[in-house]
Amino acid sequence: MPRVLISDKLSPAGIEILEKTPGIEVVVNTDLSPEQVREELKNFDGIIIRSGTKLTAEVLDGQPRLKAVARAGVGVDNVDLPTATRQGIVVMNTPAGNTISTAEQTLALMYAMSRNTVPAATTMKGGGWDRKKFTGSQMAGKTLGIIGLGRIGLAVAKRAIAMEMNVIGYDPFLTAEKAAEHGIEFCSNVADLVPQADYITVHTPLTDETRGLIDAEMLEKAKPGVRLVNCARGGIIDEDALADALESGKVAAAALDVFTSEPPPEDFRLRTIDNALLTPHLGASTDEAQELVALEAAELMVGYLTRGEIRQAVNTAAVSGAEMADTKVYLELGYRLGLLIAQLNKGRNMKRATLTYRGEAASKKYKLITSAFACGLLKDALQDPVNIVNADMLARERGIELVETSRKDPGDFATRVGVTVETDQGELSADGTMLGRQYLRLIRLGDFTLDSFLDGTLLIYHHRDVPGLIGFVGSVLGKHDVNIANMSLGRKQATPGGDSVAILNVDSAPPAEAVKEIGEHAEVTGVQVVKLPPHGEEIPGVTS
Ligand SMILES: NC(=O)c1ccc[n+]([C@@H]2O[C@H](COP(=O)([O-])OP(=O)(O)OC[C@H]3O[C@@H](n4cnc5c(N)ncnc54)[C@H](O)[C@@H]3O)[C@@H](O)[C@H]2O)c1
Ligand SMILES: O=C(O)CC[C@@H](O)C(=O)O
Repeated sequence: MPRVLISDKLSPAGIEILEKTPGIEVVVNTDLSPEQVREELKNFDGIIIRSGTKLTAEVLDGQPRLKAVARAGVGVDNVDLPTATRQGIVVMNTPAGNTISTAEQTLALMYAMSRNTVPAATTMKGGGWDRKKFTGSQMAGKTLGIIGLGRIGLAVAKRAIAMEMNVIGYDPFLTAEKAAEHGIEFCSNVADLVPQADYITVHTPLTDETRGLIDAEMLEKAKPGVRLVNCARGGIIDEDALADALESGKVAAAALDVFTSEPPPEDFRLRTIDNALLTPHLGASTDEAQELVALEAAELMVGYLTRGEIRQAVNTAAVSGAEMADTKVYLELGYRLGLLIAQLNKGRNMKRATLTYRGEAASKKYKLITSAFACGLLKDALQDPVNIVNADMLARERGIELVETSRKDPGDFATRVGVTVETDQGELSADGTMLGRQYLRLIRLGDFTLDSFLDGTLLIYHHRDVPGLIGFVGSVLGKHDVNIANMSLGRKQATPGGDSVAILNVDSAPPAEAVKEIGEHAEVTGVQVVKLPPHGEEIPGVTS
């Protein structure tokens, strides 16, 4: 029975969904050290986390049972994605559930900074009454600069516009036209935005590009008295540079909800600076947001473990349950073509695999079919388990480029998946199709068109197309008690005598002597046995 561990505080609504799903066992333990999480995970198929649990490379490495991580929230920077992907673990997140709460936290912090709410309230609690000291600044009419115009950035913009602020923004992945549709004046880069803004808020992920995006040099360019907010990820605003600028008075106030190290050390410099308003990563901490992300994370986990559905995945293509049912036969086709090519390749150095999707195949989620192909290609080559989640990455790491092309017009077959693998010693290629929704057929091998089953054991021999050879092969196999289930011949030319290939689907693997005897026939130029799984066998990483 699939087991799911919940290792961070999750709203009860999410836990209930898992508990009510028949066939899933759920364990809640929010008190585990990283070492304990690592140990525990050996006995779990899925884990649901928030930002507290750190699924580092050490924790995720060597977890043969773990199949899925669901992050109740947006950021997956607490999950080592390359390791999860290498291990074939699907990582899913729930990006939308906490957008509004985080936007509201951003605005709450902007208001609090502008009106000195926290020091004024603290003074009152201490018995004081100081109206002059806490004179604030009105936000209407001021310019807000938003860096990162994704879900939260745009939600902040919408609210700031309603508050009568002028909103300017920068995001390299948004056009000026789109920004204008949201009432945002687009800036062409951060350096262009910073000097114009009275308030600056960052809403990007933390990446190599965004780390230190607002640093000492950028703060130099800012208006004196600027106010800054970071409710995204610690480190996007350089903490030391910010502390200097707060102390010098260049920055009037700053509000941080997130920190480079969480929690920051006790002697963290910004803790001691009056006009730094710090909150302990509370952007998503509202009942509403927590319920939404918990429900969504639980549903993602149930969908994956019970229906093989992949939604909101950050390290593989997304597929709904219905799509998965519809695509599964294609995944099998891709997987089997991969297994076939891997066995035909015989150790040549592969450089690039080009997958061609034609007809109905072109309308499918073919990125996943490509992954299934890569899974078949590498499955027996690597020590580590290969599945459709990690296969692309493993192929790329080995220098095998995966290229996809698609053509909607069907050609001779209603649907067709073709592959050409370039190696250091020439090309290998094959095409497959299906009869009905389940019978997979090989319809091309190299230059030869034919029609062969794509399951079980295949005896493939290249030969000159002369009379008597089929009888010879049949008698050799008969002598060794090997039954022929199907036979297909392919030849390049219309007339006999030239290069041909024969594929025999046999009911048992021919012994080595039989293969040798066939290979030694004067008209046979090459013979090989290829083993494919029986019809309907599961593909690694695809839950039924
Ligand atoms: N404080 C919290 O509790 C809390 C809650 C939710 C999300 N977050 C964080 O907020 C951030 C934004 O979340 P979101 O849901 O809006 O994500 P999103 O993916 O919808 O938006 C991120 C935006 O940043 C843009 N971007 C990427 N690189 C950029 C760059 N170099 N310069 C400018 N823009 C860039 C992207 O194009 C995208 O539009 C994330 O870091 C997320 O982890 C924090
Ligand atoms: O789990 C949390 O409360 C933090 C969530 C937030 O940082 C996110 O990235 O979604």
